[in-house]
Amino acid sequence: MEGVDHLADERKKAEFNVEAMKIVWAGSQHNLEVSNRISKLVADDPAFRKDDRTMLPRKELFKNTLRKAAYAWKRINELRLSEEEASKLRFYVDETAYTDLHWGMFIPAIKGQGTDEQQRKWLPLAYKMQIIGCYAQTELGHGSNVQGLETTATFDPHTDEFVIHSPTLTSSKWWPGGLGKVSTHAVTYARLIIDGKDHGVHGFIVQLRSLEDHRPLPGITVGDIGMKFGNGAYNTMDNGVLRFDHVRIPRNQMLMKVSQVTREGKYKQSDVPRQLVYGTMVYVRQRIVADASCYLSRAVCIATRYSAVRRQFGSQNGGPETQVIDYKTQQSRLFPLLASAYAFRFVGEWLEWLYTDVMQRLQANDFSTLPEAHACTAGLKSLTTSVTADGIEECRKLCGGHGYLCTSGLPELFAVYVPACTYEGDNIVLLLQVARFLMKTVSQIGTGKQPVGTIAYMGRIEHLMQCRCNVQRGFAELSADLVEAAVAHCQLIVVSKFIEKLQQDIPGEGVKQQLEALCGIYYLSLLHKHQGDFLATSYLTPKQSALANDQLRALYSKVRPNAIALVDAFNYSDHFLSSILGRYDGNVYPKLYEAAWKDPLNESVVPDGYHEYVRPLLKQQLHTARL
Ligand SMILES: CCCCCCCC/C=C\CCCCCCCCCCCCCC(=O)SCCNC(=O)CCNC(=O)[C@H](O)C(C)(C)COP(=O)(O)OP(=O)(O)OC[C@H]1O[C@@H](n2cnc3c(N)ncnc32)[C@H](O)[C@@H]1OP(=O)(O)O
Ligand SMILES: Cc1cc2nc3c(=O)[nH]c(=O)nc-3n(C[C@H](O)[C@H](O)[C@H](O)COP(=O)(O)OP(=O)(O)OC[C@H]3O[C@@H](n4cnc5c(N)ncnc54)[C@H](O)[C@@H]3O)c2cc1C
Repeated sequence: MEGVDHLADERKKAEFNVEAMKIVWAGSQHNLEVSNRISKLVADDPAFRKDDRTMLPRKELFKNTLRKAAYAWKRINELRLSEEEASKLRFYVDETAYTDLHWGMFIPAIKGQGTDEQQRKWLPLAYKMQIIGCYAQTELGHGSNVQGLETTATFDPHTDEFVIHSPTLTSSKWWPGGLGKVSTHAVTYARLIIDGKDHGVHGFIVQLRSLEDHRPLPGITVGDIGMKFGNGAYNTMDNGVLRFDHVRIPRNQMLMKVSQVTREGKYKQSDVPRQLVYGTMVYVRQRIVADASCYLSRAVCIATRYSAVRRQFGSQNGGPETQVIDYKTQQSRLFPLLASAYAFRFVGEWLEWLYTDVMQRLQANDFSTLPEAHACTAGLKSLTTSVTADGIEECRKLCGGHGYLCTSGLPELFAVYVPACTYEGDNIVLLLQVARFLMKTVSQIGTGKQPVGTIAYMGRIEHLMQCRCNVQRGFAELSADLVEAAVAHCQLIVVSKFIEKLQQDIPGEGVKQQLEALCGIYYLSLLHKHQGDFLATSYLTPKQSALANDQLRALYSKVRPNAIALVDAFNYSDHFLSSILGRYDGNVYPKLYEAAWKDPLNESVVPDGYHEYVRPLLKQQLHTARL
């Protein structure tokens, strides 16, 4: 019934202060206040309606996104929202759009790789959205292998220009978000060629479209690459294709913080690591880790609430059937994901600190923590996106048949999220970077260099110090195993950051106890999943492994009465969740039934096509009466 909280009894079971947990999840009282305010701003504004997305044809869907982005920008300026508030608005609007790449990559690339002069010229235009930019790095033939990119930027000393060119079909830029139909400019990555010498990949600002009539400029061929996975989802984004036919740009449009080209055509590499040209990707990878906890928590919130509403089997003497959340199998699938959502939240907070610290060190030309920052952002991006993508799918399955309905919110959530396992670095390629970092650490231990930071534990691997093995040999042969080691390394980071969080002062009755239980579920579920490795290496005895499994089940029982309150603490509105199964009031069945009749297919009792294609079948004279 309307107005009844079907989850009220569940909420009464909570053994902790939910309002205090909301502050823990938000990060601070201030963050919670901003979240509440912006979430309501979006939920109350019909312009941000999103429940129709999965039913709109692509052109209408895309135009609707352009409208929303323009309206959002208008509201940001009308309300004079801060960058923090605007970012929250983007989060609660919950729609991928070209603005993501403008604000999330184009501007950061100029800030990170542009000189002060270049920043003074381009950033004011970008901040006012008088130009709209994208990040054009990936090509049809290369994405993971950045050093394999084929687009060329050839310096012409006669005109003090670079000639940007797509020499092959595979050099076509392919995938950049916002490129297909909207961006006027791109930070384009191309091979710098001077006097026939290839200096590798560098970033260049290239205008793509006229600011007068939006038509592609001479030498530019640009368009959208076509429909992507799922209805709605990432089809609100114009991922594009772009070819250059000898397009000329001024020399001062090469991003020159990391390396420069003089008027005379002399190439100068600053005394900074060339990998700083990858800095924008590192920035986005750390954002993606924070985003993972948001996406996973959304799916877990839906699945947890529905698991408390859904009853199946177990009726005693005509009494109510059993809530599926009470089944140990349901708990063993759901609660590790709930624990992971909290774990990823905290590791995301730490990673943001690590990234900020590295950026401050770079200002002082201190590159000492750059390798660790690269390994952590790459590895944690890989781990958290893989677990989140798989977790959203598991949450769909935890909701049975109704999880497959678009009105559950889960199919679109999955479709819009899963590319995170690929973009900003294929997850395996990134884990190989972590493996390379771990192997380099091992080789340095042999020289007496003690590891610090997230690899300090490796200093205790005594036996490796004697092996004097040539870690370079067999990397490719052992890469699958090394990737597993990289995953374990990242999981250890997540566990250690969760434990560090618990060592902080955490106010609120019962809050710390719940987080301790979730932390236990996180690491014990990992231990259970990988117990073979622990047993094979004698790190655990069979008895210890059994005890750990017993403790894990005990923690499921401890979390069970608090499960609804723990997902309430995510503080997601029904508008944001956009899920009938995940409604705050648990009023699922009447709303599912109501929603079904709103489907366009039910606008007519007799479907279009009946008379042409069904009636003739039904009325056909059976010429083969013997059938
Ligand atoms: C409706 C809308 C409302 C509107 C609201 C308006 C307001 C909006 C407000 C805010 C909105 C903001 C929203 C922001 C959202 C952001 C969303 C982004 C979505 C993401 C889209 C996806 C974008 C992309 O995909 S971009 C392309 C990504 N591509 C990749 O990641 C490529 C991966 N490959 C690589 O990174 C490299 O090729 C490599 C690392 C795999 C290999 O590189 P290499 O060959 O050069 O190096 P080596 O392997 O040889 O290693 C040599 C050496 O270098 C070290 N190294 C490598 N990389 C790095 C690095 N990055 N940093 C530091 N060091 C590095 C490596 O470790 C080696 O070191 P050694 O010591 O071992 O030598
Ligand atoms: C939705 C979406 C949005 C995107 N937005 C942008 C954007 O805005 N700008 C941009 O520049 N790009 C963008 N991209 C492109 C994205 O960054 C690349 O697709 C990504 O980096 C993966 O590269 P790839 O496609 O070349 O994968 P590949 O590297 O071709 O991966 C194919 C397979 O090969 C494996 N593999 C590759 N190399 C190795 C190796 N050395 N060892 C072992 N296995 C290997 C991979 O693990 C994978 O299994 C986007 C992609 C998507 C899906």
